[in-house]
Amino acid sequence: MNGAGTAGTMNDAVHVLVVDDEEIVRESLSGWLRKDGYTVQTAPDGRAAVEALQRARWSVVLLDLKMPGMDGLQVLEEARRLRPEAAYVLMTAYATVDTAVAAMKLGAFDYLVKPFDPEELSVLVQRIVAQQELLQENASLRQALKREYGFHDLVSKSPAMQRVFDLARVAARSASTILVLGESGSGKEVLARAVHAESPRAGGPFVAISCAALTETLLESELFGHEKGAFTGAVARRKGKFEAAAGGTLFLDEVGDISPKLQLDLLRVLEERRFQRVGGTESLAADVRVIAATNRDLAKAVADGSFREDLFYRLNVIAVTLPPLRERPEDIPLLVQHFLDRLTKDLARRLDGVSPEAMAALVAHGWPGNVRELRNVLERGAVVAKGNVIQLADLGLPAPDPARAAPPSGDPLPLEEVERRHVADVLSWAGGNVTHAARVLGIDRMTLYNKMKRWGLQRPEQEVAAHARR
Ligand SMILES: Nc1ncnc2c1ncn2[C@@H]1O[C@H](COP(=O)(O)OP(=O)(O)OP(=O)(O)O)[C@@H](O)[C@H]1O
Repeated sequence: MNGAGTAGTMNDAVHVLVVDDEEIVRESLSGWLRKDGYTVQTAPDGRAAVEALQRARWSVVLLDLKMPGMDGLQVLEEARRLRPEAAYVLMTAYATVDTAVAAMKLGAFDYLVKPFDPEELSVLVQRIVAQQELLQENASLRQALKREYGFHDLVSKSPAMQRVFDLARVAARSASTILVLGESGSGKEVLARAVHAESPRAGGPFVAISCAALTETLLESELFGHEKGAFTGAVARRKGKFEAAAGGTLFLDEVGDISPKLQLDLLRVLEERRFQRVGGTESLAADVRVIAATNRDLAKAVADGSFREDLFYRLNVIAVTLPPLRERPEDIPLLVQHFLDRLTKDLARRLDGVSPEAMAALVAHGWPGNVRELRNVLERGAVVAKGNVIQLADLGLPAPDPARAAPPSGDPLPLEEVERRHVADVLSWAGGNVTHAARVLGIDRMTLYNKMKRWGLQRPEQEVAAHARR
């Protein structure tokens, strides 16, 4: 017998379950395995085996095929459901090809033909333990990678993002207001959540509100709450987000879009740390740390007079800028791995990765919808892929823009023009379906409609109608 075990393994940490209806077999197998240093227990039938599997984790399960009551294959089926991580070895005196095939189909690691000798068993168990060690190493390596390149739910290895994480960690410890800048889908909200989780307020609530989605009156009442009868429809007193976030963090998304009146209200709360509900007179304490975000160029908005300068300075105590995904292509393979891990769990299906062509296309893509667009494209790929590897066609990426693919000639394009062309490509690829196109671009439908209006982009049927009118 070989008592050495595999390098790095303490054999007594390897738990083996021997299931056989013959006592003599149970005794001799346990004896051999204990000599190799493994921790062994036995079960005389299928039912006892299932109980043992429910009770504890096992590295290796040796399972007799022919047993009265539940036979080995039935136990195997149940056992794989209970403990998919264990390695199962079927023992059979009737080694037909059929049995072996059935065992392997049910997920057995291997099978042994009775009678077998101690050496055969020893070598097989060693092989199993070595493989399990390797899998474990891979998993902890992946964890370590995530720790090294991650900041809560954000992953990135780009130096610019690492600087963002460092700044965010420091900012989290202070009570200062933070302004998070970055294009849509670049991770502003996840960053705000991470800052909250690292801050002394982590035990309090994280409350997010998108300032762009609401009218001025609605937003005012959402933020500050209202008293009963404050306006038509205010049938009861309602708390606003400033109250809901008390003791925690209030995330004001799209802060660049708020009206001049609300800009003034917000400035007051930030200065005085107090506010009143709409229609109320009571002065309430604003016990919140504000993190504001926008994808607009606020400095420009200040310059053109659409955003108050004093509020800009109040918000901009610490500014964190998330670089767009196209400026950090080195993050794409890491993000692909990250999202595929998540999709494997969410969709409960095996995904081994993306094909080399698909990865090349993902890295070359312009990502105007940033990380959200990447996530959506991968989700689509995972859903439509036939095998375990996502192929280029599964991603449904729009064909590359010939203007972009061509070697640079003439003047380089302004960013807005690149975005306009990409949006037009996606719209035509989606057959004019705005919902679908918006999903792939990682932006909401209203944003897409606004862009279409701004650039005079039309859906195919509108084009046809416009043509017919001409
Ligand atoms: N670095 C990252 N690592 C992992 N996931 C990320 C990363 N950046 C963004 N995401 C994911 O991308 C999606 C979009 O992120 P998020 O909502 O934070 O973007 P945003 O900048 O706030 O967008 P918007 O301006 O449209 O509100 C989320 O699902 C988020 O989890």
